[in-house]
Amino acid sequence: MTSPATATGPRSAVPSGAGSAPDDAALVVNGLVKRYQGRAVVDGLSLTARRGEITAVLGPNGAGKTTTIECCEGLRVPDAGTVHVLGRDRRSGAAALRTRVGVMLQDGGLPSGARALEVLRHVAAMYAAPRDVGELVDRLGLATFARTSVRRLSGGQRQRLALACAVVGRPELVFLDEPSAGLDPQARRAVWDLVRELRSDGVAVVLTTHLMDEAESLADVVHVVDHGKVIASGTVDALLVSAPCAGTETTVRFTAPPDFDTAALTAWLTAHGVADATVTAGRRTLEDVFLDLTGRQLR
Ligand SMILES: Nc1ncnc2c1ncn2[C@@H]1O[C@H](COP(=O)(O)OP(=O)(O)OP(=O)(O)O)[C@@H](O)[C@H]1O
Repeated sequence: MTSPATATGPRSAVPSGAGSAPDDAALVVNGLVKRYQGRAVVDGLSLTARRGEITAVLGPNGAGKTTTIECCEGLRVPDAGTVHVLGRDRRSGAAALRTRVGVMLQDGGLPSGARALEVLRHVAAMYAAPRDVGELVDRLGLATFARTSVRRLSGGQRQRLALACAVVGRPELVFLDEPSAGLDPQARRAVWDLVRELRSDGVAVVLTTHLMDEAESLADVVHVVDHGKVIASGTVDALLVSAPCAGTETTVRFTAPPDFDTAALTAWLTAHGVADATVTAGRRTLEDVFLDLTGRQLR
């Protein structure tokens, strides 16, 4: 088992146990256990998520991420351990937490017969001070399918609607289960912008993802889960430094001016003891090309 990564600084690795929960903790999970047919799929898992931070839960298929998140959302009853949400016990405080926590489920969880905009308006009406529905429609590109029934939405359209429903009530803590899975690059960027804005507004965002670039771009703190346990926690930087390293190759990307002298850089690297230095200029990512070709408009 890998030791949790440790680092210092405001967005450093956090202790995972409830006993050492920080004052601004929005979610504290301690010793969580969930069994199916006698098998512990969550096996003594502990983690913390703070207000004003994006916390990513990563792990291979079947690691226990969704089960953990569903216990935190109150959708599953743990067999052991504790879950505290916004300072309240998840189970006894469920009624008080209903309007303070936003949830985006992996399968959407939306009524299939209703039209997209009706669903969002209906959810917004459940809150005393919801976000502006029109603004959410614009920024998540929902207008083109506003009158389409949920059952006829594409996977990506349903994802965006589910995200809008999760945040329309101005939650203090929001759970996003694979928020950009299956989204095109334009929609993914819109989702990322919204998630970052939630963080700046002081919301605690807890997300699961299989997209490592998503975790690297968004997460302040990462918890890596395997076999129902957290096997490493920390900032992306702390994990990159502390995690076991299989190789020594390092890639550095930067935007250079048109007349940049790559030969001089190669010579400098060689002079500083870097063997086999390769400097490749002008390479863009496939995503850059895709966005240039297809535009940045949501559709
Ligand atoms: N209702 C259930 N009954 C029995 N087993 C279940 C049930 N729900 C989940 N499991 C099992 O629990 C384990 C963990 O599942 P979970 O969905 O939490 O994993 P995950 O980390 O979210 O995986 P993925 O990345 O594939 O979404 C899996 O082996 C799964 O088959």
